Amino acid sequence: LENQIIVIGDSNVGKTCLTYRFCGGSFLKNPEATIGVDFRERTVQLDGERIKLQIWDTAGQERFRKSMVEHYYRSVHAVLFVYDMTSLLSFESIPEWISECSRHSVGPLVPQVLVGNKCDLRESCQVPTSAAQSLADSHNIPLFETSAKDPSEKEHIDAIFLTLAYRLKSNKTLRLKQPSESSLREMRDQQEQDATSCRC
Ligand SMILES: Nc1nc2c(ncn2[C@@H]2O[C@H](COP(=O)(O)OP(=O)(O)OP(=O)(O)O)[C@@H](O)[C@H]2O)c(=O)[nH]1
Ligand SMILES: [Mg+2]
Repeated sequence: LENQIIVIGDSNVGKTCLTYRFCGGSFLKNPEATIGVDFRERTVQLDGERIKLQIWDTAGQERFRKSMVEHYYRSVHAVLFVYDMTSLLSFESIPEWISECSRHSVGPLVPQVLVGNKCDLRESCQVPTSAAQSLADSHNIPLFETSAKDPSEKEHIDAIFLTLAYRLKSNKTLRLKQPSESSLREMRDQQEQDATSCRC
């Protein structure tokens, strides 16, 4: 488990649909709001090497994520920021998501991409590409616009995750944070505790 990609952004931007598309192949029609984090996996081939990517699909809603935040960042290797192209608000939140990452010492060596989702809803688009591009440029993060819904965007979504995978691979020697089984286990325990009991 050396390739953990955390997917973050406001609720309803399509994080679950994007990760499901990448790991499962199809569009998830009626996703429920994510609680805590859902783990998905996909093994990809890079230069003949098999690399297992573990995708952390996190909750956008504050009440479903607050007890988990510290766990998210403990062993993250790459970050995918998502906004909804039809929601200016979700785009305006991106700088906050970026600073949350910085506060948790996700440094410039950690591969990051910015993704505008729902490009199939072109006529309701509220976020001009130029605005997104300048935000991305100011943080030195590549920008992608895509759709989890549009089947013709499937390869594009693969390419987005592969961009992160390539950078993870080439960063291996520079990596600052080490993954650990125990932090994962701790996180699952925490989730169970949150779901079942009061921790006084
Ligand atoms: N038109 C369109 N709708 C989408 C797309 N991706 C997701 N949706 C819809 O957007 C809604 C929210 O999708 P989710 O994937 O659950 O959003 P989320 O970011 O995981 O939300 P939280 O788990 O609450 O943080 C759902 O109704 C999806 O069907 C897309 O590319 N195009
Ligand atoms: Mg979700």
